[in-house]
Amino acid sequence: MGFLDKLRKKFANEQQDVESTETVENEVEPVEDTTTADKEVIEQEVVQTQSEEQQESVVPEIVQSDRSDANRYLSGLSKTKVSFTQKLKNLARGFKGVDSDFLEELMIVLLEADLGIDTAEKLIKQVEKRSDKEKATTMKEVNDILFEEMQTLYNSFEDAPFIENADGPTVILMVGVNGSGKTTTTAKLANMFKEDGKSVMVTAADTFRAGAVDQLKRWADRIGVDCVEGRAQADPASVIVDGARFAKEHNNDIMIADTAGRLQNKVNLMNELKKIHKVIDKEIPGQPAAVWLVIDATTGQNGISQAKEFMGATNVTGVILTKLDGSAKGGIVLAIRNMLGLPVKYVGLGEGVDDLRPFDIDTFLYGIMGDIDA
Ligand SMILES: Nc1nc2c(ncn2[C@@H]2O[C@H](COP(=O)(O)OP(=O)(O)OP(=O)(O)O)[C@@H](O)[C@H]2O)c(=O)[nH]1
Repeated sequence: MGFLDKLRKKFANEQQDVESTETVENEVEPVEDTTTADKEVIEQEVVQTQSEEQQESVVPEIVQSDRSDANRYLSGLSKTKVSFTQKLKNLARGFKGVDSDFLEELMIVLLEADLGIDTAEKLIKQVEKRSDKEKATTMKEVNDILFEEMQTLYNSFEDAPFIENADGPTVILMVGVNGSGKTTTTAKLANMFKEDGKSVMVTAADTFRAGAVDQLKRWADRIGVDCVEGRAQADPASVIVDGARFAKEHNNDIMIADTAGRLQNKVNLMNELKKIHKVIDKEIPGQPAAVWLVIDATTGQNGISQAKEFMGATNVTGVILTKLDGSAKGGIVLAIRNMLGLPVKYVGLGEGVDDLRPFDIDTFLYGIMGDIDA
């Protein structure tokens, strides 16, 4: 059985379990239904027509998603799936074998999905090598090799585990440029940990953007977690000290700190983040446990450059990729992994508070695979 068939089998079983527990109204066709995908694309476009100002001030109502995990994940990837599989199907129509013309066209498809040159070249080389060795003569076999190589590439890195602090609050530091979705993701994470039974608080240290502190405070109120707020233009490190002290006094399990996301010059960024690390470690030894970099999937390769800046300034331990629902370029997941070596910890699949999912490479590949062999 080929790689894609194995993936299908794995998820078909999970899908059946999920579907049997769903109500009819909540049904979302997972992969094949392009009508659902189109509808979601239209919905996304409506969201995207809001002005930036409107978007900034909006804290969406908390509506707990009644969709199953797997379905929400899969529908969030529908833009990438539709675009990627369509291009592979077009390629299949003129397929005569794995020759240089074919590999060139496949390279273009990968670049258009935002894998970036380096990552795309790596995959192409593997496809060429394996197709020759395994005597692949059909597009189905080539697709199989391609997707399996994507999985291998993602799994070829070792990740440091996220270890919670046994002696006090575990601190998670959120970094990333303005507008990447840092504040919303901070709220989503707080909600997720709270649902897992943890005592969570958030620290609003993004004192640079007027409104960011207020935005997080309103999220926190709705979720029902405490929020330590920084005053406008206050030193983020001093706000974080207040947050850490609050978390200790209130025996919180988790503190998530939203930081200012300006990409100033590298030295300033480095100094600011160094100072933040130092004050956290002083208040809660050994913390932060994680520094998660929030990247907007729609910014494509630009996101990789931003990530490099942050990685040069601090010890980033993972990436949260937001707005994957609004992007047809989900290949950025593999570019992040290949170029930065960082794990994608979570993906943002919408603006709602529970539109955050732990990233899993198999679910991701299944989600973008669609009806690729049809
Ligand atoms: N569709 C979609 N929208 C998202 C997602 N994550 C965040 N957003 C939206 O992106 C916009 C910016 O999000 P914020 O959380 O304010 O971004 P930020 O990085 O904190 O921005 P600053 O506060 O300026 O630093 C908001 O309209 C969010 O609702 C996601 O996963 N999917």
